Amino acid sequence: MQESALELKSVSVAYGDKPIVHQVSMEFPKHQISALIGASGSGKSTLLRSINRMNDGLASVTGQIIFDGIDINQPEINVYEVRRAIGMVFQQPTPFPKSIYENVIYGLRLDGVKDRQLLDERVETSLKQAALWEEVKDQLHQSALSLSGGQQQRLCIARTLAVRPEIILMDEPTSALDPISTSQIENTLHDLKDHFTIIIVTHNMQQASRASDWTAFLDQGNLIEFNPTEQMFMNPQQVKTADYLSGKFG
Ligand SMILES: Nc1ncnc2c1ncn2[C@@H]1O[C@H](COP(=O)(O)OP(=O)(O)OP(=O)(O)O)[C@@H](O)[C@H]1O
Repeated sequence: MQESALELKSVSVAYGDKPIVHQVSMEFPKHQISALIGASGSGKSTLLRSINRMNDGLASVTGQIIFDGIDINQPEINVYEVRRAIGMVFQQPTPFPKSIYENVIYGLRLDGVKDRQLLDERVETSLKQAALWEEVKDQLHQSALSLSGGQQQRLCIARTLAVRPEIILMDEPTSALDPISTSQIENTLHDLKDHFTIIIVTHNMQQASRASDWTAFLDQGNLIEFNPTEQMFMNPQQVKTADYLSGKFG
């Protein structure tokens, strides 16, 4: 078994008295891309958002979320530090109404980093990693809002990368984008996994099969199967997975 970056132990999530995710246990392999798939409402986003404590105040999350040997689901854990180590990219691009440069270094500014050379270096590296550098290197001080949707999403990826997280959570990051922007982001993901562990929620089965190494199938909040993507798509181990992949439900 490969080294894992994050382990879920019996994680359950409920909104009020409505249970949504049921006792999910799994280990996300380090420096791999894991996709979460399942029908609409199966709890993919809910589970993803629980990983970096985005459900605090919204839902009750029980069970353990082990990262770096620590259960980060404990109330005394510093949530800011969790989100720094486990970053998130949302479905809709969410650039701030600031320059491209300031968007990328937003997290570093919050950390009080002032060293201009370090900031410049981080902007260039992060934009290169997000495959946006060539398109924006001559307009770093223009508003991020002047970029196209696909460019804005890559900027948001660069902003997440700039604080050097260990894990990146992505909640349907290409669902609002055209096919060209989608494939640019998928190519980016492939290069990023040398440095980061990626967990991506996607509705798009082609995307899961193209872009991920591992796939988890959730059905009504239950983890049905988590296996290498190729195996999952070629030879699913569970009837429910096979039915879902063949379009019998969902
Ligand atoms: N903030 C919330 N408060 C109450 N219920 C919620 C909240 N967010 C989600 N839910 C409910 O939790 C269930 C799972 O939603 P979730 O968004 O996690 O599913 P999903 O698998 O990501 O779906 P989709 O693919 O449509 O995004 C749904 O029934 C949804 O209505």
